[in-house]
Amino acid sequence: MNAGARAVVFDLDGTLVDSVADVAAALATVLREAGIHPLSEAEVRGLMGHGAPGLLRGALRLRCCDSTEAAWMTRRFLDRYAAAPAVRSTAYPGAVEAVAALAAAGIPVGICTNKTAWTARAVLRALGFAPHVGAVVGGDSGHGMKPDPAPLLACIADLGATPEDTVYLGDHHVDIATARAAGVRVLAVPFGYGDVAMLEPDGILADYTALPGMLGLAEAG
Ligand SMILES: O=C(O)COP(=O)(O)O
Ligand SMILES: [Mg+2]
Repeated sequence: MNAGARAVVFDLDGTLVDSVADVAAALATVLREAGIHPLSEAEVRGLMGHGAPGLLRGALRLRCCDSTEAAWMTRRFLDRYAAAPAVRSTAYPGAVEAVAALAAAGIPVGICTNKTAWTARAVLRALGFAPHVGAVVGGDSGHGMKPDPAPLLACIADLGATPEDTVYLGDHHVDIATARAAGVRVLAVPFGYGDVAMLEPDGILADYTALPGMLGLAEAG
């Protein structure tokens, strides 16, 4: 896909960062406090992508608990996760280098995530992305959550770009739906938490060394 992108927006969890270990740890604390058996990391992986409310609703459903407790447990999860957002989280191979190369080439880089913006920024700082990122829109930034296209469109606007000249990268069907609704070209990564075989992106990015070529930047030199 030779997109000739003028701006690139990334999803965070499952796309730039493997964060399931820290998410699962914060969730386990909250579930134990409520006397509920924690989830395995594999179970948590299946619940990633929908933000903290979706995570807690899914966890309670898996444990056959009613979701009336989900609201306070979600707030408790957000507090616990914000306290330790990047203990075992790691950047995917080549991700930091790819983001830094885009920024060095003058391509504005944004983050559009269903994580809260504060915690997303903490993860970006901890893993070395922050100096290269021009805009961060989280699920609590006032534009709603993906798959609503509004947070992605807001991130693109914050970068001074347009949907037509932007490429979005994600790992989940939520990301594909968001990009389609926003009229933005989308690449899927196969190493995150979604099932890429079920998605219909404009392209699949096997690893981050292929990103300049897929964005039509390699020729730019
Ligand atoms: O908060 C989540 O569930 C995952 O967030 P994401 O949008 O960065 O994948
Ligand atoms: Mg994701």
